[in-house]
Amino acid sequence: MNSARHRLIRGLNRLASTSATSAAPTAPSTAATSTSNPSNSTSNAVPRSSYATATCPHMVDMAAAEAATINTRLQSHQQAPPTIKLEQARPYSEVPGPKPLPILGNTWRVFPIIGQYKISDVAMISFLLHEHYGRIVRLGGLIGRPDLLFVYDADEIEKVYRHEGPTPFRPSMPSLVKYKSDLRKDFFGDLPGVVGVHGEQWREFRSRVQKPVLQLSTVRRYVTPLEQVTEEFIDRCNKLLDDKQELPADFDNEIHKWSLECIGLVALDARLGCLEPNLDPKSEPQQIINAAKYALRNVATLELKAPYWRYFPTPLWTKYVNNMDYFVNICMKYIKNATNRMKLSEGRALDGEPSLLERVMKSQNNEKLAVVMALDMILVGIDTISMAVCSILYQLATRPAEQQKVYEELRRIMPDPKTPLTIPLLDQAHYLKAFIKEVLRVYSTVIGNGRTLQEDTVICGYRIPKGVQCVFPNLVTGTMEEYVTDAKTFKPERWLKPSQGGTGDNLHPFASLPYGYGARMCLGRRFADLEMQILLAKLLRSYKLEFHHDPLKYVVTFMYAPEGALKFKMTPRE
Ligand code: HEM
Repeated sequence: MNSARHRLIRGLNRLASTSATSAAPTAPSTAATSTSNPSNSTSNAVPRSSYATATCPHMVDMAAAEAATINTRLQSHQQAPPTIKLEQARPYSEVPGPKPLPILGNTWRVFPIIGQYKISDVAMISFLLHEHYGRIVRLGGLIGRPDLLFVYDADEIEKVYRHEGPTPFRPSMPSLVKYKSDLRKDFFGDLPGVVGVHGEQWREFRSRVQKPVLQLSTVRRYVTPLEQVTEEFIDRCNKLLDDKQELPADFDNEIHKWSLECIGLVALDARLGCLEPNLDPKSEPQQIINAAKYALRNVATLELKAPYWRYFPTPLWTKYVNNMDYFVNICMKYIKNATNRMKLSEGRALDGEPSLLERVMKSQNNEKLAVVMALDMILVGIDTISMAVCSILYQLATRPAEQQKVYEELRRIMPDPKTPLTIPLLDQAHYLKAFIKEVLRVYSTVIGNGRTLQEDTVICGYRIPKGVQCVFPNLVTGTMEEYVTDAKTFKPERWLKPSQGGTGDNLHPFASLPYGYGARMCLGRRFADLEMQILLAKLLRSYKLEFHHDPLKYVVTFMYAPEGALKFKMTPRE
């Protein structure tokens, strides 16, 4: 155990003596008692058609996954939690958790010097809260925000997701909410997008863009353009190698540029030029790179620490607003260019199948909507994917046996490394996809998802009031033995079918949900999968990755990823 962990444990031990309630890992027992019918776990579920207002294509996956859970429960004789009525539930005040200090609440705990926790410790806090208090933990008394309720029970998480209603509320990014709904209300108006937007406005926007974004034919259209971007990226990597064949210490910045270039293609129908060598610091691509780097990372500081910006414009808040304004202007500029091109070509597709933007413009004929969609995709689609790629490459470089399996699979499906990629070809890369899923299970880039309860709800036997923010910590639940067989072992095979060499391990489908769930599930999931698969297929078919430095520690900046120099050694394969 390192000293940070000791420090946190000491902190939590101190908290234990002042806790509002005692640690109660198994309390209340009602939630874990048996029912005779394992399928009862879903008996309460609202029928899918009624809660997923905008149909979610991933529901198909979920149906299979659900069948798997039921199997799991049958096999392990685990029982689904019974539903207890609100009036029978234990009061919210009894939910275990660290006691807030008078006036300071619990916010002091994330103050850099006097608090025990730093933002980078968030992942560890999440583990420790579970270790110390059990499967439901209340973190109350936070200045300027509602209580956080950590739920570590996959059955209960399933229940909350399945009852989330037609307009699920994800308690994310209050700073963006303020920017969109208050500061720049005139611009965003009635169609403010999906990120940081809730209720009917969210539903209206999502239902207008969901179909074109998630349609397989849209995604398929990007295979070749994304492959080109990726080839340029790999060329650039080659040029960056030092005399030891190692990539530079700031290689994460290069991955960032690759993901920015990919998102520019998808959301703005444009090549931004971020992969150009020797960018002038004043050039537009460099400005975009700087702004993108800043956009999400500062949100963590703004939101996880005491949010004084809510009451007066702090310097960080002013910087955030300027950065957001810059992005809005960039999106407007590129969308205008794209719509002008479309007008010139009289609505005909410019390049074979219509692009995402062409589809959205054709069905909605609303330039502002396209700008806001692009802005949302850029805001959440850069850091997520680049941090996931950093993590996946690090895992591949430090797991030579698994990397070899990925390579052999790729060599089998692409005997000639120059074979152009297609969806049917990528579909055969089962082990590669399983490897990605396993990294996202064990090192979940987005450490947790969440929902604000829209009505009083019983969770783990407690009556949780409307308005409480539930946190579902993927990173913890994805590595809990009760939900995943041999959970601490990194084993991509667990995701494969038996016919593909799968281990048949149990996997609770709500334990590891890297893209969330339901009507609000990640809108860019298909693009994210495609971009990661293309990058890994191109890179690993032709190069071997190694890492010959001290192991890196995973920390949370905003995402969960290895911190430090990703100086991979990159050697060509014959
Ligand atoms: C590995 C990469 C990614 C991960 C792990 C990830 C994860 C997530 C998660 C957990 C959510 C919340 C879902 C929920 O509330 O149930 C989300 C939402 C979202 N994601 Fe992603 N994401 C990734 C990449 C992307 C990309 C590349 C894009 C854009 C092209 C994108 C666009 C979005 C949008 C727009 C939302 C908001 C959806 C809504 O609230 O309706 N994501 N993502």
